[in-house]
Amino acid sequence: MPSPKVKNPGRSGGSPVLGSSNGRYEFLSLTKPLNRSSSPHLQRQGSDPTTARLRVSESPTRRRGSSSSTGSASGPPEEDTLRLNPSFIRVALSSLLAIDLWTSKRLGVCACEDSSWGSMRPLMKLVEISGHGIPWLAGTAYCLYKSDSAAGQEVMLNLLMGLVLDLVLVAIVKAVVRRRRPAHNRMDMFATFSVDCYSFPSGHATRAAMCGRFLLTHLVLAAPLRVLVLLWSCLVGLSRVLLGRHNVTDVMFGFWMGYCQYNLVEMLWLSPQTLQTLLGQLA
Ligand SMILES: CC(C)=CCC/C(C)=C/COP(=O)(O)OP(=O)(O)O
Repeated sequence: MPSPKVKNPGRSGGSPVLGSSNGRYEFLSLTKPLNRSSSPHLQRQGSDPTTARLRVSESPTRRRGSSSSTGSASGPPEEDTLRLNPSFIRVALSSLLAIDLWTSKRLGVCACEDSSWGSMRPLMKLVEISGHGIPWLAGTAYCLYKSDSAAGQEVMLNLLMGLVLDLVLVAIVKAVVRRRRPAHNRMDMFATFSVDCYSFPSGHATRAAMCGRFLLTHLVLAAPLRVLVLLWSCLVGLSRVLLGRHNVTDVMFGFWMGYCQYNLVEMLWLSPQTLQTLLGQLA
């Protein structure tokens, strides 16, 4: 890990040297390999070291061309300041990822039978099945087939469309991000396909959020049932982490994505007339 080096006040850049009275510092880049010919040096600016701005001095070739930029109060050129941000963002993201992995590992208490909450695993696997795509697709198609009212058919048809949309969008994001499932997960899931080996986002979480919103909006439910729907959605998401299927961030993003997916279902809402027109055109 490169360490900060004290820089001689009179120097306008160049390789860092030891010893200084007013505390100007030169930092080697935290994210780039040490390459003296091209790597920019970070040079601490400002009269008061505690409030100094980080300034990127330039490589030797650029310093000759613009000596005023090495010590000017106007601050570093735009592209130099942008180079500082990625290292800070990278450190922040790495820290968040480490917290995510650590928390998820600690919460994976039902990951296998001999985990601390191993006895709860069968119940969590039932919750997992209740949030799986196949039971929801089959159940919705059955209700659509058995429905004898236009309103019921309209609601079930749009729920079916939403479930298909959810699978496609989650499959795309999983295939793009390709984040592996947690190491402590046992791949004994109910009916998995292709991109399902990936962890981000949690399809159960997207489905729980989208279907939860859908049921609360389009079904007339008594207050206790509405609370039950909300609890089910939260429990499905929680079960993903308890079973070790996902990290916390997979589920949190899944809830957000499922919440937004419902807005898309509302935007693409298929009325019976639209469907009859579409079927008429196909016939
Ligand atoms: C080609 C297609 C459409 C494949 C379907 C696989 C898929 C996207 C499953 C959704 O995840 P999930 O429902 O298994 O949930 P989780 O990610 O929480 O395991």
